[in-house]
Amino acid sequence: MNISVVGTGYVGLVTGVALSHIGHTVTCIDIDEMKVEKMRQGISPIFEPGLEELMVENTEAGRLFFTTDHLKGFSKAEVVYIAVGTPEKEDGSANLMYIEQVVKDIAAHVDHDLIVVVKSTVPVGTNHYVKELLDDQVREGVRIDVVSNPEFLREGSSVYDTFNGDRIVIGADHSEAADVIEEINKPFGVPVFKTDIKSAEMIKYASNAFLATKISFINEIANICGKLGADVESVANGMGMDKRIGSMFLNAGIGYGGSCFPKDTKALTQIAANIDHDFELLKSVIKVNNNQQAFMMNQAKERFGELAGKQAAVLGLAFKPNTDDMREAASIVLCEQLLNQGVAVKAYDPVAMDTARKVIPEDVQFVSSPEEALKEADFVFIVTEWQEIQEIPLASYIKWMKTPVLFDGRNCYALKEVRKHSIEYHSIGRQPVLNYEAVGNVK
Ligand SMILES: NC(=O)C1=CN([C@@H]2O[C@H](COP(=O)(O)OP(=O)(O)OC[C@H]3O[C@@H](n4cnc5c(N)ncnc54)[C@H](O)[C@@H]3O)[C@@H](O)[C@H]2O)C=CC1
Ligand SMILES: O=C(O)[C@H]1O[C@H](OP(=O)(O)OP(=O)(O)OC[C@H]2O[C@@H](n3ccc(=O)[nH]c3=O)[C@H](O)[C@@H]2O)[C@H](O)[C@@H](O)[C@@H]1O
Repeated sequence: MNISVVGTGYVGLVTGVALSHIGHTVTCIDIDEMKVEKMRQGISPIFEPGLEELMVENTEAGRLFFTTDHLKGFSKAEVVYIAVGTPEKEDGSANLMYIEQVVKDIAAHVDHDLIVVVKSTVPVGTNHYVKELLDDQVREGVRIDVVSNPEFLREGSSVYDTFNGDRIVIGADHSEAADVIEEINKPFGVPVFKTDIKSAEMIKYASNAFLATKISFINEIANICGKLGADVESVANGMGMDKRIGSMFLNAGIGYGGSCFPKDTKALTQIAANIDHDFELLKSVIKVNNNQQAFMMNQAKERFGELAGKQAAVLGLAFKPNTDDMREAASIVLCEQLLNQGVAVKAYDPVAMDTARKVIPEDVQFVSSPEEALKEADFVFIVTEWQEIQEIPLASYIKWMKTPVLFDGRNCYALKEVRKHSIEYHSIGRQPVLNYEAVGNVK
């Protein structure tokens, strides 16, 4: 089929590339000229494992095109996917201005019937609003169906997730339109769940909110474990063996970040508030997450008392491993807090340095290896569990740091291993390893 995808961010580009890979002819449209130019040159504008190779393969095969020209992009399209951002407004609700602009673009340039698929995460009712806007604005005689097809991929594994998803949700008012979208997706071999439009829209928010709830729940359990002498990893393993609970998303840490959980949980409380429903549970999930981001900072203050004049290393800046995305990354808040306390900060990330520079205060010194970050540091915050960071030998902290005091916000090291080393180690929901004497002997 001839498909256009509007917006080439994490969702749009991966969707466009994947749809071309299963045989469709896909034109990706973006207003960002630099992005489009890069993609034409075979360079992915985002870091996603496996994406660039697949993009190049399908461009060379003549199935994948990039343009900034909506008219050209829509000219042959039978289906148009909308994958532009829906960022949060100041009150937490979803900002639909990019969606509204795409609707205008479609109405202005399309002179044939088509199906519009909304992939962006949008509040319940938005697909019907999009349909109304289109019906008002399109040329006479043109029929446009709107289908909700929310996206569930994770950054860092988006290509894998697209080909190995748990389900494809299709929400439609007319079964014919739903059938077309099902047919398009058939080669993925992923189970399809068809429903009405509003339920499809809600499935997306409810899924993200539920996953965020799981994370805040285990973080609360972790904080209690830490005080009672229990070990949250054992607790999570024991809980996860119950199939009704499941073992995934029970990793305690310094909370969830990223472009979606923070914004979608706030948007859902706002969606509920609009119909006078106080979503107390979700509000608590958000509050717990905000508190959790400050966890390592509180640990450090408790440990050192005064932090002014100290030197800190921050390892990992992206909101999670395998991405260069810095949206709502815990590292931003942590670096600000450290600087405010008068701490000198050296930071390292294997991939996200360029994106980090745009959002992390400039007083932070960016360095090009873990060793440089750790050299002469009084303490380290481990913020993102990149493989490279997890593989730093514990002995290296002793070798490089002034005092090997570790605050591990992602529980990267097994306590059994840590205990073999002369370091001081604080993690989340597990007992600290306090080799004070040994620490005193270092250097
Ligand atoms: N990032 C993720 O992992 C996931 C995101 N989502 C949802 O998907 C949507 C998109 O998210 P991301 O891909 O992260 O966004 P993004 O911000 O990375 O990309 C959006 C792209 O749309 C382009 N754009 C904006 N207006 C345009 C227009 N009128 N015409 C053409 N292009 C236009 C922008 O230049 C940008 O490249 C959001 O609603 C998000 O909540 C859903 C699942 C996963
Ligand atoms: O709507 C979206 O944008 C996407 O949001 C999440 O995907 P993503 O944000 O890319 O990454 P996750 O792997 O879910 O991690 C989100 C945050 O939660 C944290 N997390 C995750 C899992 C866990 O057990 N503990 C934990 O603290 C991560 O460190 C990260 O900061 C969802 O997992 C996707 O299904 C969804 O499509």
